[in-house]
Amino acid sequence: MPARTGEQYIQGISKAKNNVWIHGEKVDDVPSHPAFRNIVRSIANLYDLQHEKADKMLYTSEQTGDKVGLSFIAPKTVDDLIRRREMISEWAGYTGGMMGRTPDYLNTSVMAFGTSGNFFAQNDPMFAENARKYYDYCRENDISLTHTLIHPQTNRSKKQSEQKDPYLSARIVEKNKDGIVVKGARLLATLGGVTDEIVVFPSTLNKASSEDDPYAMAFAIPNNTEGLKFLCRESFDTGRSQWDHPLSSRFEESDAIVVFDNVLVPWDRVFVSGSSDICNRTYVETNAIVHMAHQVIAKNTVKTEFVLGVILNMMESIGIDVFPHVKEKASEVMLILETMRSHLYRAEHNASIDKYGNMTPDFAPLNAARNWYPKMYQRIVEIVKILGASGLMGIPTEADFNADDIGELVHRYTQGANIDGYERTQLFRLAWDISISTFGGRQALYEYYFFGDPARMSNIYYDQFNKEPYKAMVKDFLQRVNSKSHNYSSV
Ligand SMILES: Cc1cc2nc3c(=O)[nH]c(=O)nc-3n(C[C@H](O)[C@H](O)[C@H](O)COP(=O)(O)OP(=O)(O)OC[C@H]3O[C@@H](n4cnc5c(N)ncnc54)[C@H](O)[C@@H]3O)c2cc1C
Repeated sequence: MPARTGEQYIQGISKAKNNVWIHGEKVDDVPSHPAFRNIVRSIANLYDLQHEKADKMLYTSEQTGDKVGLSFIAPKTVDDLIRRREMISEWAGYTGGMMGRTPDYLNTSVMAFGTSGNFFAQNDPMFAENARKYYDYCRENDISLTHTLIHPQTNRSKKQSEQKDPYLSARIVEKNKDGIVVKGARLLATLGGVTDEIVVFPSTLNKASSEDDPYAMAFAIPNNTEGLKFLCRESFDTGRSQWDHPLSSRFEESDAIVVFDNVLVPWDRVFVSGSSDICNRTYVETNAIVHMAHQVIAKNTVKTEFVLGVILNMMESIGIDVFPHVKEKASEVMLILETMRSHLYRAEHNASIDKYGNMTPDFAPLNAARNWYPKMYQRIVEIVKILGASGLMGIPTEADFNADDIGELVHRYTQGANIDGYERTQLFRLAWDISISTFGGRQALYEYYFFGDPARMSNIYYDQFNKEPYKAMVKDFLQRVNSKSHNYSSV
């Protein structure tokens, strides 16, 4: 089947009847439920965009000759990487980068798993074949995915096997002739209720030891599999208009705790079963981490462009663009943007063919960017708040503008330097949804924890960084100093 249309995606979600819970109730029809209808519409628009810009967003599948989504491509050339990035940027441009988990993110990982030769065969030869077939299935059917990597927080100072209740975190409780049976919970599935399938993989960051083998698994199943439940957090889409809540009314992705109530995962959907060793190596050795990071840095480059645009428009709209410290703050965001672009350029132009035959971006710049941006995004949001000031609170709703008694007053007293009250308020409502609203607060948390805990990530980064050349450089420098050598007698 060629790349899906938005309507096909909506029909699929409606028919699937995923077991989704929100606000204490089971959702009957996800696409029409007030908490999900707008995000479902946005995802549908993304699928339609693939057809509207087919030249840029689709490619011809070698397997079927169908036009399929470019985010699934197994890149063979630098040009393929650039085309994939341009496709990712199209989707990110549509949302201003405010949807973190557009399907392209996990599509790149499924590609890496599915083309990783015999990596999964180390556990069982069948698992490598499963990963290959799953990649084909997702690509040819344009399957939308969610994923869960994280154990429930319970007690972070203990391994899963040492927890007071070792049956809280999802684990394999049985292996039988049909597959593995999984029981327990995992965190935190963004887009959980509104996608077709879930991939359950190990953390990209946290490593496990053999005592935790029962928790060490990788598999993919449809979201309507018996026993699978999505317990969604409260919705931040309060049903307001797109004018009032420009982001939360469109891109509220939802996050869900995923419960596996003795879920049977058929053998043909299992990629790893009971091996901490293989789980620990999966993301790095398949290069999935590199391809996912390529998507993330491309998306976050567009997100930075978008927020920079908001900042620049705000500055002009209230005439603060003449002040040196204001320009300094905007230039901080410009520098972040240019740095992200440079990371991408270096990653793509230093790419090389990996052992699986895929053109793989240079990880060093992507790794630097994925460690750095989570902290930078907090600063970008802080700058929106510092420059927006009271303007982020003096934001009447569209209803106020339309009210007979106060409409004119609102219009008059919210006007800006070069912009009328209605337009200025619309702009500042967008800045509010980026920086202050519940949606904006979640965005900042989301970016901070995107690839895992930045504190532990920076320690891993430090440990893996080749420090020797720099230490040696300084030692060489010091040795080149002309000085008399001293002989100290020992005391
Ligand atoms: C909005 C949002 C959406 C998300 N979406 C997804 C998703 O779609 N799929 C998915 O799989 N995950 C998702 N996540 C989860 C994300 O991967 C985690 O938040 C991230 O990996 C950090 O793990 P944690 O939240 O369990 O934090 P924890 O590991 O519980 O950390 C909490 C705090 O304790 C400290 N800490 C904990 N353990 C240690 C330790 N061993 N050593 C030192 N310090 C420690 C941390 O530094 C941190 O400050 C999402 C998270 C958020 C916030």
